[in-house]
Order: sequence, then structure tokens, then C-alpha cells
Amino acid sequence: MNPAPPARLLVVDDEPDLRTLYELTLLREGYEIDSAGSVADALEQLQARSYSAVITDMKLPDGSGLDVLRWLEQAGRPEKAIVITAFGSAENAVEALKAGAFDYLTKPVDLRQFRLVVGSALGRQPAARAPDPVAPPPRESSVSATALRLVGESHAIRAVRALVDKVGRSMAPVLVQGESGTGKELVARAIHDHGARAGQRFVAVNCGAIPENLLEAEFFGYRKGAFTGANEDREGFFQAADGGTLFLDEIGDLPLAMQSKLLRVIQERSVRPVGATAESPVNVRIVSATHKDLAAEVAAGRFRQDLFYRLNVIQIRVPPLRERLEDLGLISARLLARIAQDAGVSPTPRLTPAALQTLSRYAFPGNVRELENLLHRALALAGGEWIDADDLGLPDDLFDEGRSESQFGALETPVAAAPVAEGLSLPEQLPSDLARYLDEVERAILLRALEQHRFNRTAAAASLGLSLRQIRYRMARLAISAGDS
Ligand SMILES: Nc1ncnc2c1ncn2[C@@H]1O[C@H](COP(=O)(O)OP(=O)(O)OP(=O)(O)O)[C@@H](O)[C@H]1O
Repeated sequence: MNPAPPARLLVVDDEPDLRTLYELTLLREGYEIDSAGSVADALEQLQARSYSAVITDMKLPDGSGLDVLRWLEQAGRPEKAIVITAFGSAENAVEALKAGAFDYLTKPVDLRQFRLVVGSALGRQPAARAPDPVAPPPRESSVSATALRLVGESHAIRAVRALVDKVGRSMAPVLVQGESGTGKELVARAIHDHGARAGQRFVAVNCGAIPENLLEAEFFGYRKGAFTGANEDREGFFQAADGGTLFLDEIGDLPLAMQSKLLRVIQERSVRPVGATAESPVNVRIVSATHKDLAAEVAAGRFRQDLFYRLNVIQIRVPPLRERLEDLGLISARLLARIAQDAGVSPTPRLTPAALQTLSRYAFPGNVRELENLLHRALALAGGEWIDADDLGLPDDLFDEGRSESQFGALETPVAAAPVAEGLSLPEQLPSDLARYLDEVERAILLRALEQHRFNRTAAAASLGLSLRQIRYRMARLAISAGDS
């Protein structure tokens, strides 16, 4: 069998010394190289033949690297483009990524990084890493691969799918915005699955759920003896996601001090574990998500502008379910199939037209996750092949089609009879779904505390012996929104 021919690359730079340096570095990696000193020269060569990748300086005598990128984009060419920008010109890097560059490098180019970036553009992974027995496990999901698809035919969800398809191919950081439960993590996974990193790890981290004093160790890892209890070396999320994608959920909850450290790692592309003396390179694609308006957080001084700028190169907004109610039927069918399969129920129950109509009159403050919970319960209640409106358990008085979304949306979420808070009183009939029952108890307690403290989360948290971070996390989990007190 003949080995695959070596990849051919085009290097575009007007400085002969730098061109030679890049050429030598790449030749040593076994690639074949052509070079060009100007935009015109580059386009001429690109018209004559195709390449696996194009590496171009931003500043060229007769134009800019962006001209080469735009030409590639317009001609529908498959070449991956890597742009080299001047040191400190973040604008250029962002512009290049938006114009479709696979990745960028800043001058002076670190040759080790140069090799890594070119390798990852060509789908080559760095040398296999020894598995780390104590690496933090990625958040596991019981969702099967087929169920991980973003279901829906509404204009809004098609637009999201088209963007996912497009950005999957580059390294550009993506910020996914949307209310809780809209499917942000699903979007992040889809981006990962559409790109060259699909075979690598997808590590999901809920930034709001990690105690502040552990953030650095969790993100960057630590060395044995770095602090009390550090009995062995341990990798952090960045090392665990090396070669793959790191999904930073609820990025808006990251404290300012940690934001600075994260920015540094993103810029330098290397991490230093707590207690280590040296940094090691990491090759990670960052996808972050938030339900907050991050631009407003920046304006309020709670989020670093430079980090926002770095993470927000490409933005995907996942619309709330109430803005795409036409997808209810498809999404419900997909969710029911998954729930029935997990519960071993066959055939999969279906919604009657009346049930679907009832659902479409509900605002779903908790979005798809709330729909999923509701269908879970409905399936248990219905017990047959059809799920009717009555099985949904949505009280009639919730339906007011003209109402605007309440600031306290979750108050309108169906809550089972609130448990008695004084003392411990067990329900007469034991719950059939303990996890859901306990969620409802927790929701009722949180709402009562929030009401008592006029929705001031700090005060409500204190009254329950929780920190602000803890109550925020619990509220997000239970889809309780109560403004930004
Ligand atoms: N379009 C969709 N089709 C099918 N299932 C979906 C869709 N969107 C979301 N889901 C399901 O809804 C649930 C919630 O989605 P996901 O966890 O991605 O939301 P999220 O926005 O990340 O939530 P949070 O903000 O609370 O972290 C998951 O079980 C997911 O599989």
C-alpha cells in the first residue's frame, strides 16, 4: 500500500527570512511547501493548484491576509487558513477568525505552537498522551448519540444548525447565549461533533458550580504537594480537553480573578498547574455559554472586556422555546422517544392534538429542559399509548395567551403541593419519582425564601445558609429566574 502523499502548504509572507523560517519548520514536519510574497502571488498559486492549508501573514505589500481569506471563501475553496498577526492586535485576530480563518498565530511566532496549529488544521493530533488515571472525568451524559441532535424545523433552529455547521470547521471561540434549558450544551456538543476534533474529548464544565478556591486547581491541575491534600499530580480541565473542546458553561459566573487567569491561558495557549514551575502547551478549542447578557456584565464591571472579546468571536443565540413553538411537536416526539427508551416503555407514547395545543399555550420559562421534565411525568401518568392534555399536569389558570413573560417566570411553573416547611413532614403517599419530588421541594423553599427577601438573592441565600454562588447555581438548575438583584 502506498503511503498518503505529504500535505502541500502555501506560505505567504513578504519577509524572506520569515518565509524561510516557516518553510524549514514545516519541511521538517514532512510537508511540501510553496511560498508567495504578496496577495497577487498567493492568488496566482492558488488558482494553479489546491493546497491542504494556507498560512498567511496579515500585512502584505499589496493588501492583507484578509484578502486571501476572502478569496478562499468566495471561491468555496477547502483550504484551511492560518493567519499570522502582529503582536497585541487582537482586533486583527478576531477579524481573521470571523472571515473564516481556521486559527491565528501572533508574532513573534512560537515555532512549537506553529507546528501544533498547522497540525491541528490538517487534522493531525499531537502525539498520544498517556492516560492520566486521576484526570477529572468529563461530565458524562446518558444521552445517546442520535438524541444529541438539535431537533426542530423552525427558522430559528435551522439558523442555529447552519451556524454550527459553519463554525464547526474552524478553531474560532464561540459564545452560545440563551436562557436556561434552551439547549446551549447541545449546541456546544454539535460544534465539537462537526469539526476535526470530533474524535477527541469534549469536556463540559459548569463554571458556576465550582467553589471559588478550587477553580484554579480544577482548571489548570496541580502538582503533588502544591497544597494540603494534593497527594498526587492531577490534570485540570484544560489538559483533559487537550486536542479537543472545552465547554465553559455559565462563563458569566466566573469570578474576576479567575477571568484574568483564563484570559492568560487562552492567549498563551499554555497552562501552569498549581505548584508547577513550568508551563505546558495546550491545544484546546473553547466554546462558552451563558444565560446572562455578557455585554451588560462587562458594562457593570463584572466581566472582563478583553476576555469577553476573546470568547465572543462568534456568537450563537439559542432562542427560547416560546419563540419556536412550531418545533414543539418534533422536539416532544424526540424527547418522548428518549424517555420511553430509558424507561423500557414500548411503543413510545404520543401526544394527542389537544395535548400539543395545550403545550403550545404555555410559556416554558425552563425551556426544553422543562418540557422534558413535564413529558417525563406525563408519560408516567398517562400509562397508555396516548398522552392527553390532562396528563400534562398544567393548571388551566396558567394559560393567558396575552401575558408577557413574567420576570418571575418560575413562579408560574407547575409546582406540586408545596411541602410543609415546619419540621419534617412526609407526604402521605410516597413520591413515585423521588428526584423530581425533591426538586419540587427545593424549588418551593427557594421561591419562598426569595419572596420573603423581595427577590434579593444574597439575603435569600443567607437565610438558607447558602452562599450567593450556591443559590445562583440551584436557581439555574431549577430554572428559577428572579431578575438580577
Ligand atoms: N432542539 C432540541 N432537540 C432535542 N432535545 C433538546 C433540544 N434542545 C434541548 N434539548 C434537550 O433539553 C435538555 C436541556 O438542554 P441543554 O442542557 O443543552 O440546555 P442548556 O441551555 O445548556 O441548559 P443550562 O443553561 O441549564 O445549562 C437536554 O436534555 C437536551 O438534550
